[in-house]
Amino acid sequence: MTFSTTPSARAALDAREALDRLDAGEPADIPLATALLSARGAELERLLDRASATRDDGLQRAGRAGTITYSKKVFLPITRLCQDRCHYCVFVDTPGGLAKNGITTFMEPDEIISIAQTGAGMGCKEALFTLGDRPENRWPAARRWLADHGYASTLDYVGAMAQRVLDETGLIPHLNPGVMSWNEMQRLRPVAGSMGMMLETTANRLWSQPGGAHYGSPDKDPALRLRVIEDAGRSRIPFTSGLLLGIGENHAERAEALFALRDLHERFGHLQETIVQNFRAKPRTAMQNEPDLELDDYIAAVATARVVMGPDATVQAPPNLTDFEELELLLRAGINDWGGISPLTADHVNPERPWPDIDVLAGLTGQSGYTLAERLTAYPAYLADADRWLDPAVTPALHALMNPATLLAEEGARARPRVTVAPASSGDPSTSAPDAARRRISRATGSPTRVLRGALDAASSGDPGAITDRQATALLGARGDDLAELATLADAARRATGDDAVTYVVNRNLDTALLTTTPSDDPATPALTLEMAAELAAEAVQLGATEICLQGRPDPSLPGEVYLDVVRAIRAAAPTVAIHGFRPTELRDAARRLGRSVPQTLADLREAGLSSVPGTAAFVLDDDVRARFSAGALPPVAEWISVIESAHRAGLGSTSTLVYGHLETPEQIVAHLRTLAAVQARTGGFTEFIPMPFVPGDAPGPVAGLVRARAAASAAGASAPGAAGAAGAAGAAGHVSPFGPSPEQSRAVVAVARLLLASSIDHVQAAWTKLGLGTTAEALRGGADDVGGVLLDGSLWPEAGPEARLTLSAADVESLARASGRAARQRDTAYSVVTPPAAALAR
Ligand SMILES: O=c1nc2n(C[C@H](O)[C@H](O)[C@H](O)CO)c3cc(O)ccc3cc-2c(=O)[nH]1
Ligand SMILES: C[C@H]1O[C@@H](n2cnc3c(N)ncnc32)[C@H](O)[C@@H]1O
Ligand code: MET
Ligand code: SF4
Repeated sequence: MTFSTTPSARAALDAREALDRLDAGEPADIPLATALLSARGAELERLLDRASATRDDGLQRAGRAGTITYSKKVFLPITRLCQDRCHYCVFVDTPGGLAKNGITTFMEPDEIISIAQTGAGMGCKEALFTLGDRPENRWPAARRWLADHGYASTLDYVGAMAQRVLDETGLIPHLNPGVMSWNEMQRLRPVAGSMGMMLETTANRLWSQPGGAHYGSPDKDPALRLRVIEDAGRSRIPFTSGLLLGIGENHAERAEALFALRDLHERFGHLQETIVQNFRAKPRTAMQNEPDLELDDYIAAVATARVVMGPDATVQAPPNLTDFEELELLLRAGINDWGGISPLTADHVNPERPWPDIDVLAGLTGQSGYTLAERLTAYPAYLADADRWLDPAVTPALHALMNPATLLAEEGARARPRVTVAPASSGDPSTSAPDAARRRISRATGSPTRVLRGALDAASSGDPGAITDRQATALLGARGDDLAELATLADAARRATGDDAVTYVVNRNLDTALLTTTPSDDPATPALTLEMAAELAAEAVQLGATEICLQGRPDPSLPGEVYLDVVRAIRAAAPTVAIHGFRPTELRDAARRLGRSVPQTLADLREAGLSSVPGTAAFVLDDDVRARFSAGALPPVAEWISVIESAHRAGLGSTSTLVYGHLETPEQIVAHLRTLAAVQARTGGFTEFIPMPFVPGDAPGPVAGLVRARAAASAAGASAPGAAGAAGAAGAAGHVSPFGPSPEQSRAVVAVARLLLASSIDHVQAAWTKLGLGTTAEALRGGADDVGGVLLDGSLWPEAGPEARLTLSAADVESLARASGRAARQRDTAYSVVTPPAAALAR
């Protein structure tokens, strides 16, 4: 080690001078902090008093005077393989070492969920994901494991498991996976309450010079780590960072690192905790013979961190890396948090240092005059401004565990799965479905075959209005010959509209979430300027497109005018193209950002050139299903209806949609169709109905884990109470599958929609991007008449958007039409005939 822990006479003088200057009201700077770090004896006492007073002021200001916090957590060491080789780290291992110790390359999903579940039962509220950095860059075994399990990268796996932990246990993930790229952070944000990465040190020499603790560890480049912490700030992620002390850095370097963190926090406000962690030598590591950090040196550093970071910051010191008798000194040094403590799992980074018992720690904290309180992974200041700091997909889980008055943890609360998952009904629902579901099924369907027969008869009466809800529910369960008969009846209802063509629209999707006014120089960051939007629209028209579809919520840091500006830009560049844009959720967002009413916003958008709006995000128009699935991410039914009706009244037509094949019941599908028909009766604004099968793979964040959960539960044959809806769906319609709905269910939904919406909504679209061409062809023979957009971009801009690489060629459309004995015909968004220019479609 290169610094002396024995303070020289000169350093002691500096410390006294530094304290005098602070007393005189001078601000701390790097030289002053460097001097404080060497305070010992009487100076150290003075420093501790100042640090204590600063912490107490801050807690008072925050409304939690005298409260020291901790987080009850489970520690999930996702993988111990790492591309780095920090000389102090005993956590890291090699494939050979893992094999010897019987540890798997990565923790398996079952193990992760099982630990999280056990922790939840013990009152834990945090799941700490700690792991080696990008092991796939170094170890073939890691690459193989990820490939075998279908993950693109370690961080991809972390995201998937955080999602599952959140959905299936209600624990809030805190992610500590080392260096993350900007894109990785964005992908992980919706599944984490907070993230963290220790800065460790700013001493570059420890990384660049042989013998340094970080020599040979690419992820420990201080410049890289500062960039990650900065990115987290820009991304509005409540972030934990801190210093690892005693790894070879000197006092000036410690001070410099503290100021680097303070500067980042001043810019972004995101540093929710500064951990001051002391190196503890570990066996079998390069630094095994180095001395631990000396106690006085450590305590002075904690107190200096408090002075530098200020009263409102959290300064955290782990209670297991200091001997119990000395913990009281950490309180005197100004900490206000003990970090994560687990009643279940070890501190895998410091496995030889057990955590103190929580009650014992509470006693010790009490003896110092403070109260120990449990907090959540995200600190109160961030929970108080959740819109800014937290993704709507994770907020409800935090709220479920939060004390609304203190914004700390509700200590008695237990983390719970977001949905209770029902088993698939294998066989007779009357013996396998929970009671409530069984009642629901029998109430809905009576004797299934008899009701189905009656339903088919009603449908064939030529008056679809004669079909009752109960019959429609039974029809959704039709399979085999019944399904064939249902499809024939639906096909007849389609033909009765008088148009026998299979229609399609030539369109291009633009992802308005990528809109920016200041594109970055980094070509890896996709960006869309107004100029690019205009050019892409003009080019699409050249290529035969009649519609530009705008999807995606613009960056919240842009003003609401961006919605109007992009429409104006496209309208100016492509005067005749139909601009089909903004789901009800975006329309609400536009109104909020513009400070106008929704009707006014719609009028302004129409004036700017908007032609129609997508009626997506309808999902299932049932508040119960919406809440169970999206935990607040989907607007309530009333809001969806009100925005869509306002659009219709503003002269903007819309599509209407349904996402089926997950946890909804057949009754809820029928009710959804009835709701759409009622809106149509009031406004006449729907051009078409698009039933979309639930595709777990491209489900938005909150939805993704649920069907997997359900599949897991059904595979295990578990019986979960309180899941009447799911069991009802499984029992009556038989469509539970981990892979989304079956082709038979899709055909039944299309056919029932055609029958129930006859003489209400003229067009039923087969969603080819989700159904695949085979089922699309079936749907066209069983009630559907349209295939929607052919998506030029799949061939022109293949990497773009959720429908990347998907495009339908003219040949595809024609063969789809031929398969049902009909002709293909291009239409525009409003279903008027379009005569395509000769070269409109790529063949
Ligand atoms: O048990 C541990 N928890 C560590 N934690 C987690 C901490 O205990 C809590 O989980 C956080 O305070 C969030 O509540 C870290 C979190 C970070 O973001 C960055 C570094 C660490 C380091 C440790 C550690 O060494 N041991
Ligand atoms: C998870 C965090 O744990 C810290 N860490 C890693 N190894 C040790 C050790 N031997 N002693 C103390 N802290 C350590 C690092 O700061 C890392 O970022
Ligand atoms: N590897 C990560 C880092 O060093 C996570 C903590 S160490 C186990 O930042
Ligand atoms: S401290 Fe983190 S980055 Fe360094 S070797 Fe250990 S796991 Fe890898």
